[in-house]
Amino acid sequence: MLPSLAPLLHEWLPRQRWFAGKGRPVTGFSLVAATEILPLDPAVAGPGLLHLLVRAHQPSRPATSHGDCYQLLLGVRSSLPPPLAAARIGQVADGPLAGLTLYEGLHDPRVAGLLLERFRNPGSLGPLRFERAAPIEAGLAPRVLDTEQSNSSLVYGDAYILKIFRRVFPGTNPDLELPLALGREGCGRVPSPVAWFEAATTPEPLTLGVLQPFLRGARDGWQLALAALDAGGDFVPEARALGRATAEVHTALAVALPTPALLRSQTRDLVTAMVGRLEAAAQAVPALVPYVPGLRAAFDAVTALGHEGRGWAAQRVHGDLHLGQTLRGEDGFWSLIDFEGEPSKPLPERRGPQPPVRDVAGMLRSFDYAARTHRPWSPEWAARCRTAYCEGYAAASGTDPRGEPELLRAHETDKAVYEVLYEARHRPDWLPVPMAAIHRLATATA
Ligand SMILES: Nc1ncnc2c1ncn2[C@@H]1O[C@H](COP(=O)(O)OP(=O)(O)O)[C@@H](O)[C@H]1O
Ligand SMILES: O=P(O)(O)O[C@H]1O[C@H](CO)[C@@H](O[C@H]2O[C@H](CO)[C@@H](O)[C@H](O)[C@H]2O)[C@H](O)[C@H]1O
Repeated sequence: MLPSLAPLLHEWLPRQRWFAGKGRPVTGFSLVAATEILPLDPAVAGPGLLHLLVRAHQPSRPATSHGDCYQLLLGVRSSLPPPLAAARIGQVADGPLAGLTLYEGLHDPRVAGLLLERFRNPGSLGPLRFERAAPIEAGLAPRVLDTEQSNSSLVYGDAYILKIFRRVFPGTNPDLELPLALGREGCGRVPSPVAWFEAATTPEPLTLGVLQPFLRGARDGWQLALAALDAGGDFVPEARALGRATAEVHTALAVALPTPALLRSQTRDLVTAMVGRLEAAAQAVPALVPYVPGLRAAFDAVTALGHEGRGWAAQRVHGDLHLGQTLRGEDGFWSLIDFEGEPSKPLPERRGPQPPVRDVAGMLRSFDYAARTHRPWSPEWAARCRTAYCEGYAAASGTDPRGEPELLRAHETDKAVYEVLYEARHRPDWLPVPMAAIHRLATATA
């Protein structure tokens, strides 16, 4: 069946927000798995639903010789009703679906409703395995979340949110693994998965989607920080509360999952990886080149300490924490979401234990981002938030992240380097934001 769909996918897939291989040609597709979740019955006017895992071949991509694997939920109908016109992918020219219209299934309420029913009645369907941790309400109206995101999400009646992972990897996705572990630990800072589904591929299953409680009326920390800046208002109490929330999540993760101290050789590996990322980023973004020696000094400072025999505490962390990954409920309670880690890193790396200061560094960068994107620029606003966040973290965990300044600076530097690459690839207009931090970090003394 795939050959007959390939011409349509060639056109459609690279244009999707979640397609990770932008800018490099797709030379072909191979099928990883295909499941008819809902067989098309021409006698009934309703849709068919085809679940596909396809590998997109992009030979110019050196890191992934086999190409990235994407999850597609394709609706099939003989004709599309007007509300689904925007979801149209195209008409199939040949093969078993010849003449039928292919469309993005998640936009079809009947398809979305069917998925919820699958979660309500878990079990296997071909290679797909649906699991449920709690009872689920029936008949909730679905809507596609209308936001910039790396995956696709559906909200059901403001009760649940279903995240469909788009680029999928062998192994349990940390966005399922960590919220489940935190739920078991009784940590209320992270919405606990209600249901999920995976593909039973070998040697490891692929996590495909997670259903969680929807935090109705919640606003994310990025919007709130910008609103505070617009109003000339303070964000210090919120930053302190965010520090507390992060510390509580770290404490629970440290109880739930292993906490190996990094050996000296592992500290060296960690620093070597940071240096490698810096060099790769400088090749891709020439504006970084003059700063490389100054930035390297931040990494070398950690290696020097390692040689004196200090081993760093490590544990599972969020991995890509920033203001946009925090939600404040109507009652003022902060939650953390999206534990996938940095999407560009290989899954085994994202699932490895890391110093918790990695997340702290991410949030410190985020206060800087908010202050920098706002006019007039307010460095004092960011500095106050950064201090309050560390104070909140220290009060809740007993460990002040500023107590190991070399490690904090190295992680902040690593994050700023990541951001330079991220912005160069995705939002070139934003590049000056991390570049300003690069300038500061390269010229600061530890
Ligand atoms: N449990 C939740 N309750 C309310 N809104 C949520 C919840 N989880 C995610 N969201 C919203 O969905 C958006 C996308 O979720 P996220 O997990 O960050 O997806 P992605 O990994 O695709 O970027 C978030 O920015 C947030 O606004
Ligand atoms: O939320 P994602 O997992 O998709 O994270 C990626 O995109 C983020 C931007 O949406 C990016 O975050 C950077 O910009 C934010 C403001 O938009 C800022 O708050 C963050 O501090 C900054 O890193 C993130 O790095 C990237 O992985």
